[in-house]
Amino acid sequence: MRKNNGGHGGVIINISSLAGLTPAAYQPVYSASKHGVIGFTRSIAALASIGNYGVRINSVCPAFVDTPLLESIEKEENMGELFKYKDRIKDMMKCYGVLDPSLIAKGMIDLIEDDASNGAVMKITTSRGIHFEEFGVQQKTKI
Ligand SMILES: NC(=O)C1=CN([C@@H]2O[C@H](COP(=O)(O)OP(=O)(O)OC[C@H]3O[C@@H](n4cnc5c(N)ncnc54)[C@H](O)[C@@H]3O)[C@@H](O)[C@H]2O)C=CC1
Ligand SMILES: CC/C=C\C[C@H](O)[C@H](O)/C=C/C=C/C=C\C=C\C(=O)C/C=C\CCC(=O)O
Repeated sequence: MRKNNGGHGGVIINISSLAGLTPAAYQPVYSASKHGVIGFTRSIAALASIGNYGVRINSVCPAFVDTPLLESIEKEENMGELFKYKDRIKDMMKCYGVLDPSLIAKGMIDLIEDDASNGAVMKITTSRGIHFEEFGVQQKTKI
């Protein structure tokens, strides 16, 4: 895919979660993995820029989305010892709302079409729609 490796360039979108930016008390391992997705995305995006890969790498962090994944909280074999907190997760869904998957698709198309986006961390919530996490200035510079 890399232009400097015989490829044609392109765009990669890694799927993180809002749980990759905030603590998620009832999903600690999931949250850790999603924090990792963001760190990896931003790091490889910086490398792609420095190395002139012609590839842009961005990430998307939705809040709760209406997909079969949300049904996993109803199964004790998925939740393990955190199963006892399932009603608290459901309360969070009621509080924050559940997004339609079409809004995630729109956010991803925006990232594909925006030639300037690289290392972006897009957040999607019912309250604010599509918006971006802002990081410190020093983290945006090429070092
Ligand atoms: N649904 C939600 O509330 C949110 C989901 N996400 C993330 O969005 C992504 C997609 O999740 P959903 O569509 O909600 O889940 P989903 O459970 O509805 O769909 C996941 C899909 O991945 C496939 N899959 C699972 N393991 C695989 C493997 N090893 N190789 C290939 N395919 C595999 C499954 O067959 C399924 O089609 C996930 O990374 C999830 O963490 C992020 C934020 C919110
Ligand atoms: C076991 C639960 C199953 C799946 C969870 C989902 O996969 C998903 O990844 C988890 C989402 C967690 C979301 C947590 C908080 C959501 C908060 C809001 O929607 C809004 C709050 C603040 C917005 C602030 C901002 O936009 O910066």
